[in-house]
Amino acid sequence: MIKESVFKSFETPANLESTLADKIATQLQDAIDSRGKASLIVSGGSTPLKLFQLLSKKPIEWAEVYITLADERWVESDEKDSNERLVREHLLQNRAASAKFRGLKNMFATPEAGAAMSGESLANFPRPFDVVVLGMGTDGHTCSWFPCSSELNNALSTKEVCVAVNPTTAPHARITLSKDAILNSRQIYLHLVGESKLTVYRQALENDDVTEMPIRAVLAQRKTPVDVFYSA
Ligand SMILES: O=C1O[C@H](COP(=O)(O)O)[C@@H](O)[C@H](O)[C@H]1O
Repeated sequence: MIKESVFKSFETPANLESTLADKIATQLQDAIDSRGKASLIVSGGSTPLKLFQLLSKKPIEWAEVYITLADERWVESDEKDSNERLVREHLLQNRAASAKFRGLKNMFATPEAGAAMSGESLANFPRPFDVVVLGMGTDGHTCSWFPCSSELNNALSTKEVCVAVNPTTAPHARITLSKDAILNSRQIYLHLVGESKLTVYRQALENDDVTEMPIRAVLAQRKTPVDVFYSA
């Protein structure tokens, strides 16, 4: 049994998003006040859209905020499935338009060929990362750490920043930040919306087999604080 992280349940997704956007904005500005710049790692998928929109309007010094993705599909950045497109359209707007964004997809044909360059592109990001916002799939994946992929063990054990992944149960080759990179952060938020995600989260707490549910690599560790923000 994994010891439960801080778990916050909200009446509605809107309540969750409003509270989480406030917390992230405060933490980013505190980081800027203390260290001159801040880093924010966000996830793609469908869950964070409204959070991005709220965050983009927060009155903080966005020009000092370095933003990247926890994972990316190896598709062009204007394609429908691109996480970068999502961030550009929903987060890098309003006041947040001046943030320094680095996407993970580059000109290489495959994530295997491009992984080193993706990692190098994050070299000037403040570390530990100030805030990391993760999502979770109903198969227990987070980032692009898929239980089905032969690269999972590498993603969870390498000291490299970025790893190529070829999931068999989800579309597109991917690039993902490694566990080592993700856990080198001051605060992780796990953003869950919907009862099916709550069921998966409860299953994840049952044991620490990361090959079955890679989200456990985040939930079972005590190096980095993890707050779970949930709404049905
Ligand atoms: O493929 C992905 O899925 C997860 C979860 O996405 P959601 O649509 O269920 O919110 C996401 O966290 C990850 O960044 C994305 O690439």
